[in-house]
Amino acid sequence: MSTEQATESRTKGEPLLSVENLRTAFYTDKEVIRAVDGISFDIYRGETVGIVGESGSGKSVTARSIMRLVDTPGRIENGRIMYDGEDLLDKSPKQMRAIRGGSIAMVFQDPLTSLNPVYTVGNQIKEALRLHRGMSGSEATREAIDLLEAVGIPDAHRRVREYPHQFSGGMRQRAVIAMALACDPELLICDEPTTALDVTIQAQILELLEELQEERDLGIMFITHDMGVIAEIADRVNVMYAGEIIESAPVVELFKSPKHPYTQGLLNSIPGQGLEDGERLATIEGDVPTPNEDPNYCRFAPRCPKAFEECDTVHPEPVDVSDGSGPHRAACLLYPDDVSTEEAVAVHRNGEVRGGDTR
Ligand SMILES: Nc1ncnc2c1ncn2[C@@H]1O[C@H](COP(=O)(O)OP(=O)(O)OP(=O)(O)O)[C@@H](O)[C@H]1O
Ligand code: NI
Repeated sequence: MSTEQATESRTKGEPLLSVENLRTAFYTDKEVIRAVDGISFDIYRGETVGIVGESGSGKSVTARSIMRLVDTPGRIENGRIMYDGEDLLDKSPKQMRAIRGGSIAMVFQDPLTSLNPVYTVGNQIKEALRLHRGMSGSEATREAIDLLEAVGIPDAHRRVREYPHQFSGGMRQRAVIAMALACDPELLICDEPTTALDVTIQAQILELLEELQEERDLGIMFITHDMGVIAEIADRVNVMYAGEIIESAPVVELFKSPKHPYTQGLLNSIPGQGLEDGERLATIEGDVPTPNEDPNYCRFAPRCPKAFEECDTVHPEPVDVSDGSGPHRAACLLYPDDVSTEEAVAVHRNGEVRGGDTR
């Protein structure tokens, strides 16, 4: 998508959203699941920040934490979620309701969770317009039609009166995006919005999101398990594993020079280039562990082809691994790699993390 230069000029000034050391845990009868375990990242206006990782890595809990939609037995335990200069964790439930679907909108994998089957698509968009922008009557109807057109739904005059079941999967997701836009959001949180769609429709929706972003200077947080989708849509990427961000970098840098063995494994399992039909992809053996204890070790070590003894006893902290083209950090005992492994391990053990840029 955008050039690195554009990304750089965008990331000047204040971030729109700044997540700082966020921790969310689920207190089950059996264990405490540290689903989000001390993560930090920023989103600037006009940029798309990808969150990528396998199933169970904590992507959705991150999104739900930002929206303050964590259900019991989950609790946000620590951190700050700075939005427009204020901590969302200090907001009252009423204030949060106004923000949700207002200046922060969400799009989920299944459009039917956002659409009510008993109302027409138009009425649902009009309800959002009434609640968040005080519009009603023919003004709202006109705006609803405009929004359906803006998201590329043909014959919007007619379709505004139809019900969700009369829409195809791709058109439904477009309608959900129209509903999200009805509130004129600054930040769009997308949790696997294209996972259920076939590849052609998926590409169209990604393209639509990019167009809308450009027109409206939207900040987008885009969650996916698919590195191919990340390559298409993200400006910067945070790779999550078992509740932690283990690598973050501008997208070009991440693909060109992945540092964490987990990221390298994810990139090796992208379908496409060089593979014959039916040839098996290199996937990482095993599953993401449930993060149910304090990480005084590397949670990826059991699956890591490069793991060594200390990985079981030292927790890797994010360190600067950039080669000069934008902030790039990885949480792995192999880094920094310009010193001996022993010295690198000492950096993590002592928590003396290098690199001034904490982004
Ligand atoms: N309501 C809950 N109660 C207990 N544990 C939960 C709950 N919701 C999520 N978790 C746990 O939190 C961890 C992170 O889950 P999350 O849904 O964020 O993963 P994800 O990265 O979004 O995965 P996927 O790609 O499958 O959507 C998992 O270990 C999950 O089991
Ligand atoms: Ni999820």
